[in-house]
Amino acid sequence: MVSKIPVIEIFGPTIQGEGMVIGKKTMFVRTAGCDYACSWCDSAFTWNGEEKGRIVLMTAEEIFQKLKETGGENFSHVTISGGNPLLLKGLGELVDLLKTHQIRTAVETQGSRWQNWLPDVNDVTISPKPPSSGMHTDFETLDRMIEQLTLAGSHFCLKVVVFDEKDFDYAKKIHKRYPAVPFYLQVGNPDIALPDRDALAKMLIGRYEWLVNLTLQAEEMNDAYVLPQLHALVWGNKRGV
Ligand SMILES: C[S@@+](CC[C@H](N)C(=O)[O-])C[C@H]1O[C@@H](n2cnc3c(N)ncnc32)[C@H](O)[C@@H]1O
Ligand SMILES: Nc1nc2[nH]cc(C(=O)O)c2c(=O)[nH]1
Ligand code: SF4
Ligand SMILES: [Mg+2]
Repeated sequence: MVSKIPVIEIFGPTIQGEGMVIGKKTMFVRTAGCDYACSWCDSAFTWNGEEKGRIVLMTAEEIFQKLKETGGENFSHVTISGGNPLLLKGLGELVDLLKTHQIRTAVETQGSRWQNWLPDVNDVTISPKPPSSGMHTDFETLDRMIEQLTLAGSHFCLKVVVFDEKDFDYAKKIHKRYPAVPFYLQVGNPDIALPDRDALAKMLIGRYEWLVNLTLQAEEMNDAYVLPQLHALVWGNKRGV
C-alpha cells in the first residue's frame, strides 16, 4: 500500500544547525502533527492548527520529486523533522526510497514513539524534553527506544534543550541514564518571534556562554557536547532555513 504523509514544508539545501551532524549540508522534510505541545516549540505551526491549510498529503515518490525540484543535484542528505515524524508509519517508504537513490537520512524526534523504520535512518537524534517544556518523559518508552537503536547498531544521539538550571538537572539525569549514548546540550531560544537577527544572535551567544560555563563546572558533563542552534545564529528566526 502507498502511504500518504502529511507534509508542511520541504526546504533546502541548508545546513543541519543542531546536534551531532551540525554543519552538514542537508534538505529538510517537515511533517505535520505532534503528540507533544512544548511551551517554547519553535515549530508550533506543525501542530497548533494555525497552518492547517498548508499541510499536503504526499506519497514518498511525490516528496522525492519535490526534493529534487527544490534542491536539484545539490544534496545527498535529507533530514526529516516535524512535528514528530515518528507518528508516521508510512515514512518508512520515504526512507527506503531515498536509500535506493543513495541519499542518506536523518530524523529528529522527542523519543515518545517508535516505528520499525527508525533503524534504517542514518542519523537519529532523540531529544527528550526538559521541565521548561511542560512535557513529561515516558522513561519506559525512551528506555526501549534506546535499547532497540543500540541493538540495531544505529548512529544516534541524545540532545536536550536547556533554558534554566532545572533543565540542566534533567539533562544530567538523561546523560547518566544512557551513558553510552553521545550526549548534546543545546541552547534554548526563548524568543522565537524576535525579528532582528543580530539582536537574537547576541542574546543566544550570551545564553550559550551561560550553558558552556554550567557544562564546564559539572563533572557529570565531562563527556557532553554543548552547542547553539547554528541556523539561528546565521539566519535568526527565519523559516525554511
Ligand atoms: C521542532 S523539533 C521537531 C522534532 C521533534 N518533535 C523534537 O522535538 O525533537 C526539532 C528540534 O528543535 C528543538 N527546539 C524546538 N524549539 C526550540 C527552541 N525554542 N529553542 C531551541 N531548540 C528548540 C527541539 O528540542 C528539537 O530538538
Ligand atoms: N538549519 C536547520 N537545522 C535544524 N536542525 C533541526 C531543525 C528542526 O527544526 O528540526 C532544523 C531547522 O529547522 N533548520
Ligand atoms: S516535541 Fe518537538 S515539535 Fe513537538 S512540540 Fe516539542 S519541540 Fe515542538
Ligand atoms: Mg527548527
